[in-house]
Amino acid sequence: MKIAIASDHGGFKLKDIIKKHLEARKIEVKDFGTFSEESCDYTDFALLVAEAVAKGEFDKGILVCGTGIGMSIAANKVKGIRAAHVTDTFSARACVEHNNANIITLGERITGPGVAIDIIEEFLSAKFQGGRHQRRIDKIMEIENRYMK
Ligand SMILES: O=C(CO)[C@H](O)[C@H](O)[C@H](O)COP(=O)(O)O
Repeated sequence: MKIAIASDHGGFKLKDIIKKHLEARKIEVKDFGTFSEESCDYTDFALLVAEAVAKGEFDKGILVCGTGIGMSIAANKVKGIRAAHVTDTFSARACVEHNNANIITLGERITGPGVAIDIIEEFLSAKFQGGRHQRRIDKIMEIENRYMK
């Protein structure tokens, strides 16, 4: 499994914790930045990861900012991205099983490192259930095709 990860300054420390956890689990991870706590714009890093995931270069993406909200709003502007802003393990599993989320977004100022790692584990191990959920994803794609290039 190949994972793309990024953060802004507000998610820098949590991104590093998640990245180290993935590396310890021998999961391939590419860090798209940011690489310091200097103030930057979450949009730039959401775009890098969202484009890479949308192109199929990575299986899933992880984005961290202060709240996780800006990252999810920005990533969801890229066609083919289903980014879920998650603060609990139930949602982390459901966003894949039901929504086939390909990016998860977390807030360093919201979610502590222990819960964040549990969320990541749920997100990576969950499998899309298809069936009635595929019908709904197809309808999301119809909306994309109507409003996105
Ligand atoms: O949460 C975020 C965006 O949704 C960002 O990471 C920042 O925390 C937020 O925008 C606040 O920005 P600041 O420049 O750190 O005050």
